[in-house]
Amino acid sequence: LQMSTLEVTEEVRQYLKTPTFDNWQWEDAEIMVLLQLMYTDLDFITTFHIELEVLQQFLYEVYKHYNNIPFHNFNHCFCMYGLIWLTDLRSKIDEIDLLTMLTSAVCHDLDHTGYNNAYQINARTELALRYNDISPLENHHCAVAFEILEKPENNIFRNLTTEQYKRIREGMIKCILATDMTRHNEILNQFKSILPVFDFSNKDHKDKLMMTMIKVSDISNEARPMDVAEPWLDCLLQEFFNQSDMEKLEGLPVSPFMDRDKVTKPSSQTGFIRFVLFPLFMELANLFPNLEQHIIDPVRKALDYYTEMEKALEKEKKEKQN
Ligand SMILES: COc1ccc(NC(=O)[C@H](C)Nc2nc3c(cnn3-c3ccccc3C)c(=O)[nH]2)cc1
Ligand SMILES: [Zn+2]
Repeated sequence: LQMSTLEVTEEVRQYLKTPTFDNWQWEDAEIMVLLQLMYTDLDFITTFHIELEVLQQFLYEVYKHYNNIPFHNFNHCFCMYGLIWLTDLRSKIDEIDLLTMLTSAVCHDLDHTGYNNAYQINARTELALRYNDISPLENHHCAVAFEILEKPENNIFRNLTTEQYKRIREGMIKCILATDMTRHNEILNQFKSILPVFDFSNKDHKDKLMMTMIKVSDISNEARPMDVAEPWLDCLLQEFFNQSDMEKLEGLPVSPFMDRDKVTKPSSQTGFIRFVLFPLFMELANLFPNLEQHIIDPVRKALDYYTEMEKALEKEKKEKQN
């Protein structure tokens, strides 16, 4: 079903800018058109002289380089766009940094195989060897993005100056590498430390903000309405269980939060929401107050939902024992 940008109604264009956007309603070809719309509606086509057929070719190559796995597929992390509009970032940072953030988000999990860094390192995969155990996945995602951009027919940055290209490349490397969750505390603490004196014209501050925002968009599925968020969690656990099954088969260490014999949906989520999502989202909300209502409130509802589910499971287990 080919849908050209023209056929996308004004209502869908507005809906796409909100954190409630439901990606499950759209086929991949339509998602491709919606991604194209993001570059158009943020004025990147005019500002950076991006030819439409190059953008389409770039997005098609990105689409082809994502794998058909339950969670880290082409649809994942669609909400950087919603975050850009929600925080009114266009009035605070340069267009070139917005272009960096959106392109980083679109590319940040390219060619993910469904096995995380711990697996890559423990199984001594080709990626772990190539990147010396240093964020092997994120280094690979970023390298694939620039291999795609190396081809002129895909290079959406080809009409930029060398200086602009250098700046985008540096920014995309920082942002994509920042999505390695083992660096979560490092990045959050750095952002926390500059917050009291935050200055949007300070490059170092802006880098830390961009890294924090791609992290927020990367793990924010629980900020979406429950009927959008819950299928994402089912997909994530499918991927995690597939990895831990493989680790058991190969006699490799199994991460506890991935073990199907230990993890339940509520138990994984209540901890994750309280100790990972809330601290990160609340920190960013210091800079953008309306995140409270549009991102943090939905996550509070998700926490209540999973806490109730946890209690029901506990009760059920007790009744079975008696
Ligand atoms: C600090 O490193 C961590 C911390 C937490 C987790 N994951 C969890 O605690 C559990 C399994 N839940 C979880 N993990 C999630 C979500 C969204 N992204 N995400 C995720 C996916 C892949 C890798 C890491 C994370 C956090 C989510 O909604 N829930 C995984 C890695
Ligand atoms: Zn991701």
